Amino acid sequence: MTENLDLFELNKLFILGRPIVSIFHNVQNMYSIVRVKIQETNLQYDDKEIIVVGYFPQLQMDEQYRFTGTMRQHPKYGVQFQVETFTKEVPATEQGIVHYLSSDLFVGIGKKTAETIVEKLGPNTIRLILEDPNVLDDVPRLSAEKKEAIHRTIEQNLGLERIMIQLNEWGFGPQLGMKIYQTYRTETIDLLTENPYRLIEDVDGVGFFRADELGAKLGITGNHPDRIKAAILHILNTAALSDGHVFLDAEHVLPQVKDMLEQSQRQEIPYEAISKACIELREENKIYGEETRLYLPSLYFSEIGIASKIIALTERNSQAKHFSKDEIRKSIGDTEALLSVTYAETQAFAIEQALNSAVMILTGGPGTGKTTVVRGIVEVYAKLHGLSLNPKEYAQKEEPFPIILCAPTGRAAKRLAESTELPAMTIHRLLGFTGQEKEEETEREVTGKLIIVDEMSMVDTWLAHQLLKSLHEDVQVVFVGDQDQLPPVGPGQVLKDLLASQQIPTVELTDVYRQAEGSTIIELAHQIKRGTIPNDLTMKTSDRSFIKASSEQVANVVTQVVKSAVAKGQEIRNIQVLAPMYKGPAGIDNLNKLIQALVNPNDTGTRKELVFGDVTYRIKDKVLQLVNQPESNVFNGDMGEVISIIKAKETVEKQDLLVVSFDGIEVTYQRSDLNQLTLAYCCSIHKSQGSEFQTVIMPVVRGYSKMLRRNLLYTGITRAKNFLILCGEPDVLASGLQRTDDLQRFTSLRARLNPMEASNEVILVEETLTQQNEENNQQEDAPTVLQLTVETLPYIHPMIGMDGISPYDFMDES
Ligand SMILES: Nc1ncnc2c1ncn2[C@@H]1O[C@H](COP(=O)(O)OP(=O)(O)OP(=O)(O)O)[C@@H](O)[C@H]1O
Repeated sequence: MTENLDLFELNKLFILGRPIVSIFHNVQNMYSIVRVKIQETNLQYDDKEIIVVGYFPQLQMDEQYRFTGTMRQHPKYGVQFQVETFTKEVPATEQGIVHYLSSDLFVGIGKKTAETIVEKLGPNTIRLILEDPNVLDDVPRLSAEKKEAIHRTIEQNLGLERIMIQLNEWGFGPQLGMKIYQTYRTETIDLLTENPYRLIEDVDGVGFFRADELGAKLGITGNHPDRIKAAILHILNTAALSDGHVFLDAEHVLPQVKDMLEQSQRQEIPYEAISKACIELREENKIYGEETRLYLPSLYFSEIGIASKIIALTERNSQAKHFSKDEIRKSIGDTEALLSVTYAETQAFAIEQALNSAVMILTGGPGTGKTTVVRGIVEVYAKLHGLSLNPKEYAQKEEPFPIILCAPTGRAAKRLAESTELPAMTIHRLLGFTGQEKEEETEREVTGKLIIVDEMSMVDTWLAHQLLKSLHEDVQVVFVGDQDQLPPVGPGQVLKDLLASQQIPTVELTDVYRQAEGSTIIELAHQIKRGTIPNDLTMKTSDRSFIKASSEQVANVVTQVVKSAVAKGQEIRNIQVLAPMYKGPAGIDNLNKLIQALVNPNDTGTRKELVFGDVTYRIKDKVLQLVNQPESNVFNGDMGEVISIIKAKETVEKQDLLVVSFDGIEVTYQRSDLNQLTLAYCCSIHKSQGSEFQTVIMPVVRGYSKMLRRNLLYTGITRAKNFLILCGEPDVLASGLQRTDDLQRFTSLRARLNPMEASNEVILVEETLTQQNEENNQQEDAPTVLQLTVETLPYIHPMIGMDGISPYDFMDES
């Protein structure tokens, strides 16, 4: 059998054989298992057949293939041949080619035609046709359709293998190779030869260094403009996606680009070359420059789009005074009676402001009554405009509900709907996104008269732009949010910038009402927001406690707390463990495993399970959706429960299936969809934004230190409705609280909304640059970065006050 294999020989092992049974084939990632009849091999293997596994397309049974790879002993399935490369054997003799071309694969080609082709093109017929289909023009009496069909069939049969071999030579393994092939199909080689750096954007798992390695193989080295441009775009993309920056200053970009390029190919890159590439990218409209700031186009135009819409809305603010104070106050009185609440003066003022503004912001920490005010705004608005708030009436008339309540996540939208007893939806759904858009783009017009956007702190620059762009001319907009929470996952900090601009009427609620109901969680949250720690932090109160534990102990402590909460009758769906990072003993992944083993174990080993990667799912598991899936009405951050597992052998399609119920909405996942899901006993604080849980258990230990920030702790703590249990080290919490500004995001929305401030900024930037230029000039290898950024980068003035011009006019121009 496989004994005595020399490890160094393994890579050279091959099998020449014919597939006889396809045991498994995943159409998504091409993972395949086939039984192959061996014709020739250098394996020390005596059987006539072997199981071959790897990433390759559906093979044709009984055709001849050559596989190279390694032998392995699978613990369950025994000996397997793990494929690294595969090729379909091209018939080598003229007789073999005639046989191949006249086989069933080539519809309409008989033996005679096949012979004529081989007569003309000789023993290299197949290679010649693959390289240039026009060689078939020399073959007499062959119609254009037949020529096309022959080429297509050969390409389909042998082209993929050729591409895989080429990708393999370029250093991509079979799995990544297959992913690349699925992205570009038959154009793979052409497109990558033209620009290998497109892989960074198009294929997950390929970063700049990998693409640059390929670039080097294709002769794109040193100062090659394509290389430098790819690096610039990569730096800007990473800054946007990982750090939330809308722009980067050229003086930050250029040294980063230089470092990255020099690290990748160990060759010095002068600043001039990078500056030149910046200018070319600008001319190609792939980046935009403003002063010394460099933007990706989508972020540049989004920011300008947001600014121009907000400016247009604020300009309408003065004309939006429809109702007198008396009218509004009277209606507020009626609403108070209806809702059994007495609005505080600031709350009533917020309602008044919303009624009489085209745009306003309602802000405040947890429990200050934002939702109670939203309810008031809706009631008073409906009353004064003579509108019904009964959704059924609109449904009957097939008219849209005139007041739109929306939020960036499914859970936040659900919470909004529950607390206002009115229809609410995610912004994605409102805009009609299907979840399939590569760049979220919509042309939908939102027709509501009043739109209230909750959890605005979570809305990124792209989404804010799409939303604002879709709004009707005479709509009234109320943004609701708490700027002390985490910024959005995507780039920007729209709420923070809108508040800082001071251009939008804002009402800030500061009095805490939930505290009046005896909540010390809210009190703690407000102290944390101010960066102070209460003296009684580690004392047990009616609704919170702090259990001291070290990094090593905390996982155990957390699981014990969960266990005792469940033992006291709390449902696991209402208990949420929140942690800031995934890896490590106190990380989300490990905590999920430990809690699952405790609350939903498979002690007897007889329960049905579905294993995907590192995660084992069982019925009753609490799970988290990781991406938006609007067609099923399930969104990133939604939590559900596994209600059924169906194994492949039980289904007609021979596919494993997992069914999850999200509050009654049932979604079925095939194995290939399972990367959209994870266990949810513990989730990240980021993912918990916009949600509330009866009990929150939050470990805070030294192992998390580099992640802890004031806004993260604040967001986590404010997710707890009834009970908050902190576990860990009080001094770690204290030092996390002091970290507030090192995650600053570079955005220019505030400046766009404040023309005066913007011009001040220009002067400041120029002064700084002059100063730095002088300093640099004193050094020998002074970078010429700053000359480029100030003097030569094309300058586009912000569009402030440019009536009637939209950012799209710029785009069209280009
Ligand atoms: N004027 C008021 N008088 C009495 N109770 C109030 C008043 N305003 C709000 N409350 C109560 O305070 C609690 C918190 O209010 P609400 O949920 O509206 O705040 P919020 O700012 O939306 O909080 P969160 O952001 O945490 O959801 C609720 O129980 C609400 O009924």
